Amino acid sequence: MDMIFLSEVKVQTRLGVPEWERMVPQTIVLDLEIAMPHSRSCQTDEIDDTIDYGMVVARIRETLSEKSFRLVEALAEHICQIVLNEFGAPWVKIKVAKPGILPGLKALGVVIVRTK
Ligand SMILES: Nc1nc2c(c(=O)[nH]1)N=C([C@H](O)[C@@H](O)CO)CN2
Repeated sequence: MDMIFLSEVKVQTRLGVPEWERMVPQTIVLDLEIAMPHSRSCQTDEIDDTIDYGMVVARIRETLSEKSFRLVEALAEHICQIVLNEFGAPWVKIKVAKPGILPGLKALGVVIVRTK
């Protein structure tokens, strides 16, 4: 299966269990692997035959600028459902990392995988 990957996508969003944490946007870091429904674009060389990764990044930035989540799990699920339902991907894996939250750790977060 052919995949698009997006590596270390930095996004501003409001996220956190305590209410004070959700009052101000913070930077989170996303890694995605997105399976493509077919490999037609490899033959046709046409953007319309694939998932436009620029459009995916723009959509993620748009939704995360509008929404607020308590848990990284819920944020990860929201992005997965957009990729599956709006971009027609059959499979998606996302890692959501919150950097600098706990002392002694670079980042923490979740990895989830969803299929259509
Ligand atoms: N499994 C999770 N545990 C925790 C989360 C989370 O999103 N998923 N979030 C927090 C807090 O928001 C913390 O990151 C900062 O106060 C704690 N545990």
